[in-house]
Amino acid sequence: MCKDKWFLIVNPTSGSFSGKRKWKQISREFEVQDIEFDYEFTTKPQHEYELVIEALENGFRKFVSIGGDGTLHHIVNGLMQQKTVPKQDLKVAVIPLGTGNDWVKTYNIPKNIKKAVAIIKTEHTVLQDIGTISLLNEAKTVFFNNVAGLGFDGYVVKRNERLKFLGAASFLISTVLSLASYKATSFTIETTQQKLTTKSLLTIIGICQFSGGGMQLTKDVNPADSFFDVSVAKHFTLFNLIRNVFGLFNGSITNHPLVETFKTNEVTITTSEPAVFIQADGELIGCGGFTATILPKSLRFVVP
Ligand SMILES: Nc1ncnc2c1ncn2[C@@H]1O[C@H](COP(=O)(O)OP(=O)(O)OP(=O)(O)O)[C@@H](O)[C@H]1O
Repeated sequence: MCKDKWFLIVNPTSGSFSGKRKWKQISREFEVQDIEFDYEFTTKPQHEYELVIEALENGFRKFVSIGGDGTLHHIVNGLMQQKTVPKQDLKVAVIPLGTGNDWVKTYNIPKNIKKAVAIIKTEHTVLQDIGTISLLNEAKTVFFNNVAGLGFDGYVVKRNERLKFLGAASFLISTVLSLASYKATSFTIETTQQKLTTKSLLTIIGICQFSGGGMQLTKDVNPADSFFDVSVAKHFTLFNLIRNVFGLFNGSITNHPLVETFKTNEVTITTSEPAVFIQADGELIGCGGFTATILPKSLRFVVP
């Protein structure tokens, strides 16, 4: 019965091709730990989505994302967009092989393959909130499971596409390089509670705790509290940011006077310029404004 078997989606290109290099070791570990599985390699960007839909049609309900945050993002989108299988029947596990691997940091899922597979064997799960983003200037809705952002954040993701071969440090390098050329624009950020118009370097909408290769840009994170953790970084200069670089990684940046934080279950952001990049889970999803809505406790993830 496919229902009890895990379906492994392997992105061979993730983590500078560690997906390809480590596949033998991973499949052997599943066999050693006596876990039944089937698998498929992705052959193109966003192929994860199609593989999920196909596997669901074939009866699979338990998925393992073998790759980075982008691989998981597209698997989550496949599972959330489809309407035939109830979400409560689904389970998602991760073997982190990406560059940033930010989602797994919230749950302490290890990179060690033996340990990561042992966690899958336990099938211990938590229900996590999922976010949706509906773009304002095109008919597109995207789901996300970790952190989304608008402005400088999206610009860094765009720039980082060419620097990922540098590994985890690439995000920090892209951040510093991007600061020299990025111009902050004006955002209007509207919730049911407030409306704020400000020049913003970036605005982050988080469900989990880490983004940008280990940065902690949101406050009081709880992935299942039915709220986004929003951080609006106002007009930071290059000097400001360099002075606070440790705060990006230990989370203290959220206490900086130029950062406004709040929780909300829905937010609409419009931008003064149309060409402001939006990223979700480290994937570029479009430009301009959007409405983000939280879907409380929507997907079950396997965690330690
Ligand atoms: N066979 C493939 N060829 C090219 N791109 C692929 C392939 N399979 C998947 N992708 C795309 O690669 C992108 C990056 O994948 P992923 O984010 O998992 O790896 P990463 O960038 O190394 O890790 P992280 O996001 O954690 O830094 C995703 O958009 C995914 O859809």
